[in-house]
Amino acid sequence: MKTILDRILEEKQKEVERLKNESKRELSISSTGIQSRPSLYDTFRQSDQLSVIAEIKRASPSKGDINIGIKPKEQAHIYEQGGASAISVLTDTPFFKGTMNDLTEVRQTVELPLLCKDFIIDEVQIDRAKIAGANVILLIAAALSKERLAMLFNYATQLGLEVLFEVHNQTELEVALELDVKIIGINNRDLKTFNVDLTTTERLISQIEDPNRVVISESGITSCEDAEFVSQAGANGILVGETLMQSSNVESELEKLKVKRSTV
Ligand SMILES: O=C(O)c1ccccc1NCC(=O)[C@H](O)[C@H](O)COP(=O)(O)O
Repeated sequence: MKTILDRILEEKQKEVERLKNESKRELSISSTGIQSRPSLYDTFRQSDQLSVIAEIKRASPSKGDINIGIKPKEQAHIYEQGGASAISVLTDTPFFKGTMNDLTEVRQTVELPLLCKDFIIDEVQIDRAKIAGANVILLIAAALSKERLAMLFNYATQLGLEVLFEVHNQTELEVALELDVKIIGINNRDLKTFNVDLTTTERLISQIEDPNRVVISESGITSCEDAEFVSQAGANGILVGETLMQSSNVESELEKLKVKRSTV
């Protein structure tokens, strides 16, 4: 049976074909110029608090509509005011109801490190993320072969982008370590069952020995206790979507999540 990731990747393949046709006509990456943005890696490494990547997430396969009417600029401004260390924008449309334009708007509003959260399978998506103003892209280990991940990782790095390399299990973590990525995201959500289990972070992080890597615990973080748990496990940061998108007081929610970092 097809998993949700299989279905998302099928749609991405079609999207990539469309983008490649558009690219021939209109996109010019060289026209974006070189801009220096704060580095997510440096920001997270230097902080003695658990850093928060606050996500703009209108909807999801697991939850359906979350906050459809969100205005990305306003939400990004609130995230920045509340002390988020970076912002993630879900740009996938068919499954998450986001757009690349959301990312462009957020970049016009904040100077924080900005993650293009999408299911990247081709260079053309990386070009578009950069043009829209992202300085970090996501690569999902479960989505591609090791060879293809290495190619996209090198391509993004050469464009001056940082890569959040997402893993769900031991095998994927080994790929991350082989590619020597600097920023590892451990996703607590099982993409087959949608179950969230924060011990995924605890289990995998114990195998990351190099203290120079930045580790981000992703998904299912809803409370100060959850933040404490992954901080104790050794995470530098957390990626939080739904909890912030549904909060009536985002700033106080963020404050609760920015717990002191544990030095494991
Ligand atoms: O959120 C989903 O349902 C989902 C399903 C399939 C693939 C990816 C999915 N989410 C992307 C993410 O990684 C999360 O948006 C992110 O980690 C924040 O999670 P949360 O705080 O639980 O909203």
